[in-house]
Amino acid sequence: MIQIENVSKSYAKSKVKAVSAMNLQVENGEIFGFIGPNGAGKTTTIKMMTGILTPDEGRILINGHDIVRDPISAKMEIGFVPDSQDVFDKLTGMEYLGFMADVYGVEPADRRERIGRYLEMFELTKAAGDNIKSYSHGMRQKLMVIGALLHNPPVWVLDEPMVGLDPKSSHLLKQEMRRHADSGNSVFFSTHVLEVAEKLCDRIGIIDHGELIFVGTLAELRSGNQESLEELFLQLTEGE
Ligand SMILES: Nc1ncnc2c1ncn2[C@@H]1O[C@H](COP(=O)(O)OP(=O)(O)OP(=O)(O)O)[C@@H](O)[C@H]1O
Repeated sequence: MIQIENVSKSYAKSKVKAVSAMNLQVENGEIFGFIGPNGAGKTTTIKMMTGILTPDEGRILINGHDIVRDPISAKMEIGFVPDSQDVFDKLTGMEYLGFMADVYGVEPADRRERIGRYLEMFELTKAAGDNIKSYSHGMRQKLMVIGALLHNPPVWVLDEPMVGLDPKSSHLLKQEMRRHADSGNSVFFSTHVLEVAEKLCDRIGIIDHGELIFVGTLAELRSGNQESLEELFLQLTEGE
């Protein structure tokens, strides 16, 4: 479960709040899609959830652990895939996964089983011995996903996870997200791709100019009219 309580954040030189008084709870068992235009505050929110940025106000709990006051316990609960791919270019894929398993203290038998299974699933087994610098964008993205899931974290936080993935890999990842949520865990991901949110999410949140302007199910978003999510999304975020 993710609890965001009255969280705000401004960047040093900006008077404008990148995230403003946000309250949001992502339950166990649900996939939550976080949607918003460029600069809306999605990445800032995710960076606060994962302990990269500290909120100016409010607090964030990950399965009950405060990400600021108890960061190691909170981070052990999280599998985080960032939107950038700043991985260690000089390592091989397998060395990177070994490093991630070390950081999170994954037992040898578990790491062998999970690394083997995920490499097969994402068709990276043959490339695992090659340097990451030789990987395509999609291969890097898949490697980051595997690295984030190795410690079997209950809470997944994925920033634009489908970007760069081919349809097959994207389908696999969505299947895994569903499976993970159906096992009683929380999956939070950001996207610009409305169709992805439409098919995958139990609930969505729409953020614009740092403010959550809608949280609920798609049925709730649509209630009262038959317009597509895209039209609704544009309606909700335009016109100032
Ligand atoms: N390091 C920074 N310094 C100053 N302002 C920043 C910084 N990072 C982000 N911002 C500003 O904070 C606001 C929210 O940005 P954020 O990156 O969280 O949005 P986003 O929804 O993730 O956008 P995108 O979809 O383009 O990645 C924007 O106005 C952005 O310009």
